[in-house]
Amino acid sequence: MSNDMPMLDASTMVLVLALGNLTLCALLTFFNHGPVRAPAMTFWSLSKQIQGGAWLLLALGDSGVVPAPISIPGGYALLFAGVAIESGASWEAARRPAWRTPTLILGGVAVLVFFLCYLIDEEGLRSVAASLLLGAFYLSGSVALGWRWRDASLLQRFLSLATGALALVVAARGLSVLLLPRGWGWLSNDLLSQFSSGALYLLLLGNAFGVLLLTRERLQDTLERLETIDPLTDAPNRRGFFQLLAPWLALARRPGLPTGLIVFDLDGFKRINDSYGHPAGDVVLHQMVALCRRQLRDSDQLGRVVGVEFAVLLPRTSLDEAVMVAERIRAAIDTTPVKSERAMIKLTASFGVTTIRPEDSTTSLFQRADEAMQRAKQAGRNRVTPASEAVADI
Ligand SMILES: Nc1nc2c(ncn2[C@@H]2O[C@H](COP(=O)(O)OP(=O)(O)OP(=O)(O)O)[C@@H](O)[C@H]2O)c(=O)[nH]1
Repeated sequence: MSNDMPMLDASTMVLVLALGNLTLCALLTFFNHGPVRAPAMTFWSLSKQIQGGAWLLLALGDSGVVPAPISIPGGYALLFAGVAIESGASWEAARRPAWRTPTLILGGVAVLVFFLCYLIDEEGLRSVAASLLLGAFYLSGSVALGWRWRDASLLQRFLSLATGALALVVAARGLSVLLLPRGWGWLSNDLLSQFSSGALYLLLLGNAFGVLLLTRERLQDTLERLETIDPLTDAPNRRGFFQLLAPWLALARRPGLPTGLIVFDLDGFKRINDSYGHPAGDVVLHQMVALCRRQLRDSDQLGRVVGVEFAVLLPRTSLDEAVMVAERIRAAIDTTPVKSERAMIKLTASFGVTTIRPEDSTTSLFQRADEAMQRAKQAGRNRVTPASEAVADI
C-alpha cells in the first residue's frame, strides 16, 4: 500500500482513518445508549465499528504487525461490509428500509469481486476494484441522502452533494488506473490516489458530523411537530388547533361569511377503555378521526382539543350548515362500528355547534360550544345541539 502514495505517507493516512472511525464508533455507541435514539442509528453505529476494525487491520498490515495476505483481503472485506451497511443505514434513514437488503447483498458481492481481483492481480486490479466498489457504495449513500430532495433540509442536500462528489473522487482513482494508466497531464495516478485518500478522510468527517447533525435536525423537527400535532390521531392538538383558529377569529370582526365551530366529545369512552383496554381505545380514536375526516371538506380543520374531545373549524359556514355537518359526523360515528383486535366497537358522540362572533375570544367561543355540547350530553348523548338553541331532535 505504501508504494501507492509516494507523496503522502499512506500508512499515516490509513492509521488516521482507523483512529477516526474507531473514535466515531465509540461516540456513536455512547450516543445510541443515551435517552435519544434515532432509527438507523444502531445500523450506522455497527457500520462504523466494522469500518474502524477494517482500517485498523489495514494499518496493522501496513506497519508489518499483521502479514499482508491476511490484512489486505481481511481489511477490505470488512471495509466493504462496513460501507455497505452504512449505505443501507442511509436508505433506512431515507425511509426506504426495503432497499437495505439489496445494499447488503451487494456488499457481499463486492467482497467476492474484490477477492477475485486480488487473486488475479494483488496490486493493480485490487486497487481498481477497491476504489470503484467503495465509490459505488458512497454514491449510493449520497443518492439515499438526497432521495426526497424537495423536502430535504439544506444540510441534507449539502451532505448528499458533498458525499456524491467525494464518492466520484474515490471512484475516479480506480477508473484512471484502469483507463489512463499513465495519468492525464498533470493529474498523475499518484496524485489522484492522494486525492482519493483525502476524499475518504473527508467522507469520514462529513459523515460523522453530518449524521449526528441530521439526527439532531430530525429530532428537532419531531419535537416541533409534537408541539402542534397529536401523534395518536395525527390531528392538530389544542395548541395547533388554536393556531389555526386565530386568523378566523380576527376575520369574524369584519363583515363577511360566518365561520362555524363544532365541538364534540365521545360518549362513555371510559367504558370502552375499561372493556377493551387502553390500546384498543387508542385504535378507536385513530380510526374515528379518519372517519370524521371523510365527512369534511379539505378546507375544514379537525383538531383534538383534549382527551376525547374534538373540534372542527368550518370556514364560510353558517350555523345551520354547521349543524348539518355535525349531524353528518354524528350519523357516521353512530353507524360505523370501529374494528379493534378483539371486537367491533360501537361509538357515539355528543355535539355542540356555534359560529364565531365578532366579540369572541378563544375562551368565549369554546365556552359557548362546550355548553351546547354539555346540553347534548344531558339530553341523552348522541345528539347535536346548536349554541343558544333548543336540543335538536334526531
Ligand atoms: N385510549 C385512550 N383513552 C383516552 C385517551 N385520552 C383520554 N382517554 C380516556 O377517555 C375517557 C374520557 O372520559 P370522560 O370524557 O370523562 O367520560 P366518558 O367516559 O367519555 O363519558 P361522557 O363524556 O360523560 O360521555 C377517560 O377514561 C380517559 O382516560 C387516549 O388518548 N387514549
